[in-house]
Amino acid sequence: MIHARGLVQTFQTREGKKKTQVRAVDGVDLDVAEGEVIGFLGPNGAGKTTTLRMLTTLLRPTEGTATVAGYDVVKESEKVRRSIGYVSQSGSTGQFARAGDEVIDHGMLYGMTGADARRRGQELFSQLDLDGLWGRQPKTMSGGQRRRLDIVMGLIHEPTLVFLDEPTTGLDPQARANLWTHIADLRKRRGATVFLTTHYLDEADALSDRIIIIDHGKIIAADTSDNLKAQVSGDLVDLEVADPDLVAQAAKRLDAIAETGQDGHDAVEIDGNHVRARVQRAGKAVPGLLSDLREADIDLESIEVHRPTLDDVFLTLTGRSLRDAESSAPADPTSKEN
Ligand SMILES: Nc1ncnc2c1ncn2[C@@H]1O[C@H](COP(=O)(O)OP(=O)(O)OP(=O)(O)O)[C@@H](O)[C@H]1O
Repeated sequence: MIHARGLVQTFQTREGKKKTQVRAVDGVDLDVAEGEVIGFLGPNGAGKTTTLRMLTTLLRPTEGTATVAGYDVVKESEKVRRSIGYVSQSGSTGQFARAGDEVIDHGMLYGMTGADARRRGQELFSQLDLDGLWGRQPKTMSGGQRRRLDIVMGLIHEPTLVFLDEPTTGLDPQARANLWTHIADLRKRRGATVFLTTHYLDEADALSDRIIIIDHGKIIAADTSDNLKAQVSGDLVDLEVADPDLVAQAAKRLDAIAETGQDGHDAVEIDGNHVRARVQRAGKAVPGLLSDLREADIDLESIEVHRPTLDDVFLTLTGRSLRDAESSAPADPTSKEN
């Protein structure tokens, strides 16, 4: 459905009098199969929106090639546009017209008859829990309802491939969870291929068949969430030792099952009464550890086992936590323009 090779996008920017060049996307290769749901994950400013805008023909690549739904994004941009749905970060609904009229107009822009656009629009309203809102102005809708209306606009012409740019940014947790259900449904009910950008780790995890991580304009990983997690880190085992004098002994025993520390660092970290380490397949290794500790009369207050998260994946790949990468990203209002 999507094949990209060596996609590059550079922007000229100005800092005072000095002109600089930003390489927002820096040699991206992508392959997305029909029916896949892809989570395109990366910190602010990583190049997600810019990649999406090239794939949706809104921005001509500086270098590289891409085909989307079988058509070249530069030479056959019109055909690409007819085949895809695109829901941008800022949405595509006006504020004043009635929602249903906007939907019909949008469908007609794609060459549908008014009657077809109405029938299909009403069907989508019902699927996306917007019943009763056909005659409403979007400005009177909640954030979640407006986002779902954006999705109706993106789907009106029955595209088989849908691009969603940060679909849940700015929504409260309940509206986000609700939208997730609808996105998951897109594939289930319509067999649609979905390519969504997000910087929410849980969102990428919950929705995607495969996750593609971009950082500084380059793809740094592409695999299923489980494979990504399995490749890069074991489970985090955290022991809380009851007797402070026995912490060092507990650490020694945990060390016996821990992964080797990177760069010669100790694999086991001691923090007060807590002893932590990464352990491959903790579910298998921990029962042995517990009986070791019992034999040595080392009592525990608690034990916690954390499966690796996508943030651990990002940390292992880049040395930064995704959250730190977010907070250190340069703020640039132009990156939001769609
Ligand atoms: N029109 C533009 N002119 C100059 N620089 C730009 C422009 N658009 C994007 N950039 C820069 O390109 C880089 C990538 O931006 P992009 O919006 O693609 O990132 P993103 O991963 O989508 O971020 P976010 O999660 O904040 O939307 C950033 O450094 C951004 O400042």
